[in-house]
Amino acid sequence: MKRASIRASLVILAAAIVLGGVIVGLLPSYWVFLATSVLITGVALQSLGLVAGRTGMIALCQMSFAGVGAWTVGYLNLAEAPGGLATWILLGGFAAVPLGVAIGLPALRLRGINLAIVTLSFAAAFDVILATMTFPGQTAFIQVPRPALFDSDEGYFIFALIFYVAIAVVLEFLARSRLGASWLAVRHSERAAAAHGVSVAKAKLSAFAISAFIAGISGGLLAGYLGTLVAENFSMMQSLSLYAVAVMTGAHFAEGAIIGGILVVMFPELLRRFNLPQDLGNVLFAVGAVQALSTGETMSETFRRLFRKLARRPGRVGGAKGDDGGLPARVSHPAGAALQVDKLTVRYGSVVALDGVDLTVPAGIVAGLIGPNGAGKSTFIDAVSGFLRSYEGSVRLGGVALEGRSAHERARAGVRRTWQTNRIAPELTVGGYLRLAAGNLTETEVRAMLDWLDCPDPETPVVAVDAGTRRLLDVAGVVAARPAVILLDEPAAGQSHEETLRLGRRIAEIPARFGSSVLLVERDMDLVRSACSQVTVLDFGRVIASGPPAVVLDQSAVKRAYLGIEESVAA
Ligand SMILES: Nc1ncnc2c1ncn2[C@@H]1O[C@H](COP(=O)(O)OP(=O)(O)OP(=O)(O)O)[C@@H](O)[C@H]1O
Repeated sequence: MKRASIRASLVILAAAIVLGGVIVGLLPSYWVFLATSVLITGVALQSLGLVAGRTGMIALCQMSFAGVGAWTVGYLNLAEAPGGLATWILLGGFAAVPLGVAIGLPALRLRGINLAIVTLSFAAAFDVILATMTFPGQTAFIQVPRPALFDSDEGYFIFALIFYVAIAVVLEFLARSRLGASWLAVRHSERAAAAHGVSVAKAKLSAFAISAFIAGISGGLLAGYLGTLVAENFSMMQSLSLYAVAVMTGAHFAEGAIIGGILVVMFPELLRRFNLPQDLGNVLFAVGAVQALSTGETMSETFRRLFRKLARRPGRVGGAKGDDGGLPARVSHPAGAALQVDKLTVRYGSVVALDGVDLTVPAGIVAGLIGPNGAGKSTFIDAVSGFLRSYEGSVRLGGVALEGRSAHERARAGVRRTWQTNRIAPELTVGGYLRLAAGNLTETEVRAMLDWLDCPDPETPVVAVDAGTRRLLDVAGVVAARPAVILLDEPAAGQSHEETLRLGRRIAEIPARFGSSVLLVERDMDLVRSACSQVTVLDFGRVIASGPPAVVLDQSAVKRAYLGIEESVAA
């Protein structure tokens, strides 16, 4: 992953040197001046790309954060603070962070249009505040001085380019870190992210905080670019149009932010030259954003797809290698009951989904939980993993009660689960997902783990992986994390008979090889027979049988409840 980040950073750096050289060396001063504006807008778009593109939150007040950064730079200039513009710009970024966190707080509870309204209201309130006050130095025309080395238009272009490249490189590293993966995971499914031990609150607040910091920097850069500022530079309309451009171009990609910057700066320039109304630009941006939302593909993604198509190499897909060397080391968990559930009762209104269920998973085994449709199996997993608001009874992990702990706290304590539906963020790579799910794994461990479950190569984008294999990847993630207890929710769905048998063998190996105990919810009886040493049968939310599979599956009550159809067909 680090290697991929370094590679991407070198590409950004090389592109910046070549393009920067061409712009400064060949273009007239006026175009260099415009190119600087492209970079500063690009920085503002980088900030939006993080919060909206990566984390999927609608933030319509980005220029307000930029305004705070610019105001801080103006104030530090008037106060003749030490350090010069570069330091003031960074301080402007930091000044925007508390505001970013404050705006991020509603995002912990709100999503979609509701969050959009909150952030837009903030931008509107900021407009009112700016209307009643002036920027420091505005009335006295006190200019923000540029650093001596970067005083000319060409020099300031390089100054802005350094900031843009530095931010792009940091974002590349962040994107491939666990924090970056957690942003994507939260965007795709907050529940699945929490099941990996990701704190959704931390992921959202960190995205808002870092995004506000970057937006603050763009405001500071603008202060040095224009010298003096007016409120219109940071209006609500500016934030709205920036959001539309970010959605259209895919501002979470380094090139997307620059393409967006070019559109924002060059479009008004073109419209002016052709004597067309300036509002036309905003209309086109809005149309572009709607197009990107309806096709689900931003401009950057289109370019990347086409580029990948041109440069396609045959993808190496992992097969059963029969060589398990390099797998993550076994983790020892305490002996005794790994998971003990007593008198678990769950009600959905008048429906009693679970009714006083007792179930114990001893350490070091694979236990099965079966039952007909609607018996309460998924509800059981939801309750144990912390995804239900309330239940009666108790859930203990290694003797420690889990009541009062949230889903991500339970995941960190050692209960991990998979899902019946696909909840893996398609923007991740297979290896990136494994790292999100299992934390720090070496390159060898990632490859060995993927091979062990017949998953594709780590560099494969999740979006290119079929549904059945994504389930295996989901299993690989929780197994690689080696928690005390793994809850597998129908992992064989979508697998062929052969694949199911192979999966059964792998699941049976988990306790000895990785140290985790497993509770397997499954419909496929062959899989249950081959993998489980104990099985519990639920019917209408109650335990009707429990014991070794050979004994339990032979009981007439179980056949009636669970295999009734097969019995009648046989008759
Ligand atoms: N969110 C909900 N609101 C109301 N009732 C629910 C809800 N979720 C589940 N139920 C009901 O609770 C009972 C148990 O459902 P659950 O999904 O846990 O069963 P299951 O054994 O996992 O079924 P399946 O094998 O079909 O997934 C069913 O009667 C179901 O209709």
